Amino acid sequence: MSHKSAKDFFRPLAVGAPAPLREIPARPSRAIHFFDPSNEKMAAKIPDMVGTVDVLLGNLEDAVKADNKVAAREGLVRIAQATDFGPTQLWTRINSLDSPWVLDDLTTLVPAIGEKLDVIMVPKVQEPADIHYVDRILAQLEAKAGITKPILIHAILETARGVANVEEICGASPRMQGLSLGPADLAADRKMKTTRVGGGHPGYLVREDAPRGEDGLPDLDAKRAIFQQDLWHYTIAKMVDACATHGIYPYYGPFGDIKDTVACEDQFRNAFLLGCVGTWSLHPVQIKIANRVFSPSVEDIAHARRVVAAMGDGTGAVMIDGKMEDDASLKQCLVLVELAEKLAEIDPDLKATYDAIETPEA
Ligand SMILES: CCC(=O)SCCNC(=O)CCNC(=O)[C@H](O)C(C)(C)COP(=O)(O)OP(=O)(O)OC[C@H]1O[C@@H](n2cnc3c(N)ncnc32)[C@H](O)[C@@H]1OP(=O)(O)O
Ligand SMILES: O=CC(=O)O
Ligand SMILES: [Mg+2]
Repeated sequence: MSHKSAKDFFRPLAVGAPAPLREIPARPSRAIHFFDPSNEKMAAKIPDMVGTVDVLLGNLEDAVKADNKVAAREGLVRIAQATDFGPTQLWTRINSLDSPWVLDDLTTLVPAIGEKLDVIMVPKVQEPADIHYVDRILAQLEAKAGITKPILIHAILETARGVANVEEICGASPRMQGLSLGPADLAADRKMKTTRVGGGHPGYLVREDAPRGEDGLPDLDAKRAIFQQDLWHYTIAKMVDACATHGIYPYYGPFGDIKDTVACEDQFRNAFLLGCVGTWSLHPVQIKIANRVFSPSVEDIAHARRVVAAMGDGTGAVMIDGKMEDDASLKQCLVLVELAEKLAEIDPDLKATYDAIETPEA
């Protein structure tokens, strides 16, 4: 198998295409808000959502009816051309690479709105070759249209083969911005016996041990606590490691039980704690949840700043509130402090909240 040399990796794949980025910018993307550009009611709301959400994503794939694929593509072009997105990123999710629509998605969107599109989300990515295909065609289209900044690629991890190849997918192109978990398609592809869009399942549980009777046998009538488990723990952890290895960003995906805002928040928080930087929002109600969960809490920032102040040059060990802190816990605190600083740059309410936290002298 032949490999590109390291220096070729950062050369454009078409003459005249913009030079690939060497670092993927850490732009806030707590919520990637999905809308169907062929749905007039939804589309009408998009201009007013600018500035209230980190990413607006015009979805062309699943959830858009086959008869509306062209209307969705054209609707996205119209919205993008008419809207000033300010600090909000514009992404799209194109149709899958084996669909009859994807080629027209790419050849329409890049010339028409390529300068405004930050990221293209590619569904059902199976292997690095899928990324290579999109990488090359984007370079050709960017060169032809005179696009000045490279459009980035985000892959959805939603097939068993994609999960098996996740590290190679992350490293397949300097355009790779990140990965999202696609729990609905992944469950189907793996033949999991669920019927949901993300979240847990009451049947996937651990049960407390049964008390034993004098005969030493388990008392099957005793009331025992059960703990529902996270179906997605393994895949999210694997995705986070692959993304961190390649300097790109991991995201949770869809949570379909729109009305269960509590369980949605739990699922998002699990992903945040494991290392994800954001999630999808399918309905306006999920934007607030995502913004809250994927922004470090006041308590975390207050604690993190105390550790930073107490650790001086960053080496050695100190005690704070009965706990040992050292170089490694300082690094964790810095992850939170740096994230808070990035978010404060684009979110004035959050900036005011973080500014109000009493910070000890360093
Ligand atoms: C499963 C794997 C995947 O691929 S997930 C990603 C693909 N799915 C999607 O993108 C779904 C996007 N969301 C939706 O289609 C809708 O939110 C669904 C879930 C169908 C609910 O819609 P609906 O029953 O109209 O909700 P609602 O009555 O509470 O809506 C209130 C008003 O808000 C609007 N709204 C709804 N969703 C969005 C949205 N995503 N972006 C912008 N606006 C949205 C509705 O149109 C409705 O507007 P109005 O008050 O009637 O003017
Ligand atoms: O596209 C997302 C999924 O869960 O499938
Ligand atoms: Mg899917």
